[in-house]
Amino acid sequence: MINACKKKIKTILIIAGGSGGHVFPGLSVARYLMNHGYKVVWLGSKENIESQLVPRHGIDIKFIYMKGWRGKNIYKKLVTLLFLMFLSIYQALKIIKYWKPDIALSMGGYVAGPSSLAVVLCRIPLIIHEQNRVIGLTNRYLSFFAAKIFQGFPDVIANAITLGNPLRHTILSIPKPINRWKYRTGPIRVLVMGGSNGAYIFNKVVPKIFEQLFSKLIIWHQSGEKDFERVLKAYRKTKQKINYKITPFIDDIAQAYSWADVVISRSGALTVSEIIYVGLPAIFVPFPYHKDKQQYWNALPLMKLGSAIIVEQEKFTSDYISRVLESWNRKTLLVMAKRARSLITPNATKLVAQTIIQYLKEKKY
Ligand SMILES: CC(=O)N[C@H]1[C@@H](OP(=O)(O)OP(=O)(O)OC[C@H]2O[C@@H](n3ccc(=O)[nH]c3=O)[C@H](O)[C@@H]2O)O[C@H](CO)[C@@H](O)[C@@H]1O
Repeated sequence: MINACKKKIKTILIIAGGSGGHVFPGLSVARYLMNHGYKVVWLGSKENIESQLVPRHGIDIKFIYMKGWRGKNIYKKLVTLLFLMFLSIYQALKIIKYWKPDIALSMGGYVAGPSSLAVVLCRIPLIIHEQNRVIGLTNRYLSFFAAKIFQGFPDVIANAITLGNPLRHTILSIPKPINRWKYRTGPIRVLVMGGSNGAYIFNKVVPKIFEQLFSKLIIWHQSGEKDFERVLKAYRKTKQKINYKITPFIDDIAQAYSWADVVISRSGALTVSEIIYVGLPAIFVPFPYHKDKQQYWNALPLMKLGSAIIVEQEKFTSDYISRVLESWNRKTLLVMAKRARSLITPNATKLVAQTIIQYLKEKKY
C-alpha cells in the first residue's frame, strides 16, 4: 500500500561520449534535471573524457565498447564496424534493461548510434540533439526513430525544434564584454583552444607567433595531453619567461573565457556557442578533415557578422596571424565581442531539460 502511493522518480538516460562537444552539453542538462528531482544515468565509453567527468557529477555511468572506424581497407572497416555495432547494441540492451529509463537523450559521439538503437528496440522514447550547423550521419539515421529532435542552430533538420546548445552554468554567469573589458590594460590576452584534445596546427604555429609578438601578447594555450611537453619546450625556446601559460586541458573554461581578449580556436559547435554567449572575438581554424565541413559552417555566421575571421588550416601561418593580431586593439576587439553576442539565444540548458520534463508529463511515462 505504502509502495503504491510512492511516486516513482523518473529516470533519464543520457547518451554522449567521445569529446567535450557532446559530453559538456549533456552534463549541463543532467545537472538541471537532477536539481529538479529527476534521476540521470549515462551511457558512454571507457576510453573517453566522459569516464572521468560524469562520475565527478555524481552520475552513474556504464560503458559500451564502440570506436571510430578510420582506416584504408574498406572491407576490414565494414566487418569491424558491423561486429562492433552488434557487440555494442547487445551491451547497451543489457544496461538499458537494468536501468529501465523512462526516456533517453542522445547528445552524440561514437556511442550514440548503437546505444540509441538499443533504446528504440526497448521501446523507450528517444530524443536526439544535433549540436552542429549540419546534421551528422548518425543523427540523420536516428532521426527516423526519434520521438523528438532538438537542434543547436536553426535550419539544420526540417522537423527539429531549435533550442540551442546547452552551456555550463559557469559560462552563463560570465559578465558582459563591456564589464569585462572595463579596466583592462596591458598586452592583448590570447586564448588558444584546439577543441577537446588540442590541435596540432596551433601547437606548431602559435609558439612562433608568440616569438614574433611577445611584448604585445599574453597567451594561454590549451595544448591537449599528448603534445603538452613539446608545446612547453617550444615556448621555453623563445627565451621568454613570462606572458605564456600552457595547460593540457582547461577545467575551468569560464575563467579562461573571462580572462581572454581574443580566442584562436577550432570551431566545434560548443566552442562556437560559448563564444557567442560570452561575447568574444575569434580567429577560427575549422577542423579540415570533416567531409561535411561542419566546423566551417558553425563559424560562418560569426565571420559574416564581423566578430570573427575564418582561416583555413593551410593558411594558418605565424606571419599571417601575427599581422592580423597586430591590426587589432582592445577597442576593435570590444566591438567584435559585442557583435558576437548579437547571436545570443535563450538558456538552452533550461529549454532542453524543460522540454524533456514536459514530454514525460504529457505522455505520463
Ligand atoms: C574533431 C571533431 O570531430 N570535433 C567535433 C567535436 O568537437 P569537440 O568536442 O572537440 O569541440 P566542441 O567545440 O564542440 O566542444 C569542446 C568543449 O570542450 C570544452 N573545453 C575545451 C578545451 C578545454 O581545455 N576545456 C574545455 O572545457 C569547450 O569549452 C567545449 O565545451 O564535437 C562537436 C560537437 O558535435 C563538433 O562540432 C566538432 O566538429
